Amino acid sequence: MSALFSPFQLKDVTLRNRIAVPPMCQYSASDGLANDWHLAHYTGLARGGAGLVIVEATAVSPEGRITPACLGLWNDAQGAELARIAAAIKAAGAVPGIQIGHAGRKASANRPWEGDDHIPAGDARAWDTLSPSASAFGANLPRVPKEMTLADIARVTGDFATAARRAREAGFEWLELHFAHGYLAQSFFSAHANQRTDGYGGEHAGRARFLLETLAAVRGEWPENLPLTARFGVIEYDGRDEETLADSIQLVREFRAGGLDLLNVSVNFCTPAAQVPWGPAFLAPIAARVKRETDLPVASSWGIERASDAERVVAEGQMDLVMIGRALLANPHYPYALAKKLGMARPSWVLPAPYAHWLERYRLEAD
Ligand SMILES: C=C(C(=O)O)c1ccccc1
Repeated sequence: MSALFSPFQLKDVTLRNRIAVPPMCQYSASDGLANDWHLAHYTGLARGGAGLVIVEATAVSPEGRITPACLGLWNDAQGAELARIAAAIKAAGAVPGIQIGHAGRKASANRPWEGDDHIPAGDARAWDTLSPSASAFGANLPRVPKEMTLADIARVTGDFATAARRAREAGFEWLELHFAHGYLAQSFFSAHANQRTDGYGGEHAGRARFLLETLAAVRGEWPENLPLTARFGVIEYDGRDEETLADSIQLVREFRAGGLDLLNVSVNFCTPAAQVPWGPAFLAPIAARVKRETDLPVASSWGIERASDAERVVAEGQMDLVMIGRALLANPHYPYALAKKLGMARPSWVLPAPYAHWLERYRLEAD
C-alpha cells in the first residue's frame, strides 16, 4: 500500500490521500471576487484526485492583496462566490481549503507576468502598503510601507478573524493562515522587516506577538473540529539559518499551544539577498526537523514532484502531506500519473468514475 495514497485524518476531516494542492495565486480576480476562472481551475484540480485543494492567498482586507487581481474575503459577496468553489471542490471528493493572508509591504504589485513589481505610486491602481516598520523589501518591491500603528495591528488581526468566519460560512473545511513568504505576518517575525521597539518587535516574544494574537483571534472563530493550519517560513537562507530555525521552531511550539493543528513548512522570503538552495524536495529535511521538534503534523512543498520523492517523504515520516504545485498546474490529473508510477492497483480510480471507466476499459498494455 502506498503511503502517499493512504488517507489522512486531522480533527474531523479525512483526506483521501496525502497529496495537497498548495495555494497558488491566479491573479485573476476583480474587486477580490472569484469568477469562472477560479471555479474551473479549482474544480479541475479537485477532480484530478488530490486529497486537499487549498484556494490561493485570499486577502483579509483590500490593502492586503498582493496585486489588484487577488482574491479577497472582506465582504459577503466575495464569500458567496467562494462558496461555489468550496462546494465544487467537495463535490469532486477533495477537502476544500483556503489560505487567508495580508501581503504587507509586498502588496500593491503588478501581476508576475506584468512586471512582478510595485505599481508606481502615481498609478491609480496603487495603494499605501502596511508593515511592522517603514522599511521596504527592496529589489522589485522598493516601495517604503507605512509603519503600522497599534490600531492598524488590532484592525488587521480582527480582519483575519472575520475572514476566518466568512471562510467557514462559505463551506471551507481547512483553513491556512498565510504566515510565510515575506508577507505581513512573516514580516512581523523577521528582523529583516521588523525594527519596532514596542511590544511588537525586538526579541522573540515581541516579533511573535502579531502571529500569536492573530492565531488566537482566528482560533476563536474557526470550529474546533476542523483543521486550523498555517503556512510559515522557518528558514531564510540568509547565512543565519540555524538561528532562524531555532527561533522559528520555538514559535511553532507556541502555535501548537495556541491551537494550531498542522504547519505547512515553507521559506521566509523576507530579503532579496536570500540564497535558496532550490532542488527536488529540498525543504523535506527541514520539515522533518520541525515535525520532530514540535510534534505537530507537517506539510511542505517546493520541488516535490517525482513519485519516488513524494512517496519517500511520507513513508519515512518526514511530512504528513505533500504540497505538489507546479506539476499539478501542468497536469491536474497528476495524482493518476503518481498512482500508476507507484504501482497502485486500479490507478484510474484516483480519478472520477466518468474518466476512470474509460481509462480502465481500453487500457493499452503500455499503460
Ligand atoms: C504568491 C505567493 C504566495 O501567495 O505565497 C508566493 C510568493 C513567493 C513565493 C511563492 C509563492
